[in-house]
Amino acid sequence: MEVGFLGLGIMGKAMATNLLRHGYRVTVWNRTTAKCQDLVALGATVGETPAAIVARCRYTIAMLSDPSAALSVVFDKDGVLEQIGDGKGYIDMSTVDAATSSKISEAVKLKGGAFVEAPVSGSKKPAEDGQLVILAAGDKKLYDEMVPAFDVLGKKSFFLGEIGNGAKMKLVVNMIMGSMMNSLSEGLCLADKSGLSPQTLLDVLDLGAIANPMFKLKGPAMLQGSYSPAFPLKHQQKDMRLALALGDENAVSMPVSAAANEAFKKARSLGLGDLDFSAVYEVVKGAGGSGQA
Ligand SMILES: NC(=O)C1=CN([C@@H]2O[C@H](COP(=O)(O)OP(=O)(O)OC[C@H]3O[C@@H](n4cnc5c(N)ncnc54)[C@H](OP(=O)(O)O)[C@@H]3O)[C@@H](O)[C@H]2O)C=CC1
Ligand SMILES: O=CCCC(=O)O
Repeated sequence: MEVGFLGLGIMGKAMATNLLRHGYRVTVWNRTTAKCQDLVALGATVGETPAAIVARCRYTIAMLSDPSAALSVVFDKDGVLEQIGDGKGYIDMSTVDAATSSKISEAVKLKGGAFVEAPVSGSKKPAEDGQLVILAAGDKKLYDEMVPAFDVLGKKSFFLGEIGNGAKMKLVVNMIMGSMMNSLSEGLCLADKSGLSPQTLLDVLDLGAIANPMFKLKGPAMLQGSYSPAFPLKHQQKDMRLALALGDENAVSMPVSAAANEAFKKARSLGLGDLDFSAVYEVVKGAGGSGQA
């Protein structure tokens, strides 16, 4: 099977690599062309533009940073829309809001193409290991055709019905994750400032009812001040912002998430946006007084 792949950031590179390793023929495009080279070394072909990729491939997957990137790659000159049509499928796996996804879906359908949104849960390592959780919605026929590829990329895929449901599910999940990361950061600070060992706190957490892979993976690195980006903080803040907008639309009060969003915004303002989202710990530590009484 031949697929096109747009966007070779942290996630896109790992996902396209996985498809290549499982025998897919993959044609890649990335805004910064140099990032295609590692994929070429693994057997990928490079397309000049998103339109050229869609012209060549029956199925094109996108994994882009945010709503503005997702829209640009579809609607701008040399974009997806120029070549999408009958018999072609476009699958956007980026984390965006439902309105962005609907806009893309309507435009693709107007040209005769099929569209599935399929954001993912799971970060760099699960993407490398084909262990993502895929939250798909939209054209069911295209979804069914993509299941073999989703089975390579993920450990489980959900079909959630109409366009927007995948985007919304992803935002709810990441809203919870962002709040948990802030809570963990506060807990580590509180343990430290009150004379406890933060490492012992992590050990205690890992044995109890709120043990989870995120605390286990990120906690020790946070204590070392190590924030090599798996999930960039700027994207987590984007997801909090979009989840809060979803809360606004549905009149759901979310004070915990709103506070977490403020911490991520503060981290961005301090230049931490390209670090892992766990770097919000630095903001929480700062707010805690950095060693002052
Ligand atoms: N990292 C993670 O753990 C996870 C991320 N996600 C989501 O997946 C998506 C990708 O994340 P990730 O790979 O980490 O992000 P990266 O920041 O590593 O990569 C972003 C990609 O988007 C491209 N891009 C950005 N702006 C534009 C634009 N205007 N036009 C064209 N291309 C553009 C970048 O191109 P260029 O190289 O030129 O900058 C790059 O290929 C995001 O929506 C994120 O929220 C979902 C699950 C987990
Ligand atoms: O959107 C990013 C999610 C990261 C994760 O699920 O670990």
